[in-house]
Amino acid sequence: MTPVDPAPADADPGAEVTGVPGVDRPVCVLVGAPGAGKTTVGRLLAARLGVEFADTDEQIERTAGKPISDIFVDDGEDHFRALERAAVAEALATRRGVLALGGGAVLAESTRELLLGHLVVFLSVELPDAAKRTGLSAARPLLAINPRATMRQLLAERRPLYEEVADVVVPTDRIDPDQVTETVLSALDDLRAQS
Ligand SMILES: Nc1ncnc2c1ncn2[C@@H]1O[C@H](COP(=O)(O)OP(=O)(O)O)[C@@H](O)[C@H]1O
Ligand SMILES: O=C(O)C1=C[C@@H](OP(=O)(O)O)[C@@H](O)[C@H](O)C1
Ligand SMILES: [Mg+2]
Repeated sequence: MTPVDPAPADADPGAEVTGVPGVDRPVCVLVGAPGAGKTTVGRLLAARLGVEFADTDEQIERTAGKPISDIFVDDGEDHFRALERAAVAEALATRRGVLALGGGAVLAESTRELLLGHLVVFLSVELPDAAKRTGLSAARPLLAINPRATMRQLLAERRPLYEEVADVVVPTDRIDPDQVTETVLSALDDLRAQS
C-alpha cells in the first residue's frame, strides 16, 4: 500500500499551495469514469487539504491550445491519447497536490504501470448518475454518438481497469460533491493510519 500523508484538514489557507513538505508525489490521484466528479471533487479536496489541484485534461487543453472536443475532431482520438499519456506522466512526476486524470487515462497500460507508485482513489459512479452529471453532452466527444449505450459500455469495460490501479474505491452515487470529498478525506485518513 502506498503511504499517504495529506496535509491536515485545517491546513493554513494562507500557506504556499503546492504539496505536502517532504512528499515527492501527488497527495492522491483521482480516476473514474466521466461524470464521477474527478475534476469537481479534486478541486474541493485540494482546497480542504491546502494543496494545489491539477487536472490532466486542463493541461492537455493548455498545451494543444484548444478544447478536448476539438482535439478529437481535428486530430483524432489516438492523438488525444498520446497527448494524455504524456500529460499524465509529466503530472505524476511533477505535481505534488491532488491530481485528477481524464476518464480514459487508465486505458493505457503504461499509465496503469506508472500509477502503481501512487495513491489512487477510484471515484465510482453508476449509469443513472453518470448520465445525469455528464448530460451526455458534446463536451465529452466519446459520448457524442448513442451516449447512453456508450456510457453503459464504457462503465462496464473500464471498471476492472479503475479497480486495478486503485488503492481505495469511493462510490459517488446519490451524494453531492461535498459529501464525496468528506468520504475521500476519511479514506485517506484510514490509509494513513494503516501505513
Ligand atoms: N457527486 C456529485 N453529485 C452531483 N453532481 C456532481 C457530482 N460530482 C460531480 N458533479 C457534477 O457533474 C458534472 C461532471 O463533473 P466532473 O467533475 O467534470 O466529472 P469528471 O471530471 O469525473 O468527468 C459537473 O457538472 C459536476 O458539477
Ligand atoms: O473517458 C474518456 O475517455 C474521456 C474523459 C474526459 O475526461 P473526464 O473523465 O474528466 O470527463 C476527457 O479526458 C476526454 O473527453 C476523454
Ligand atoms: Mg474531469
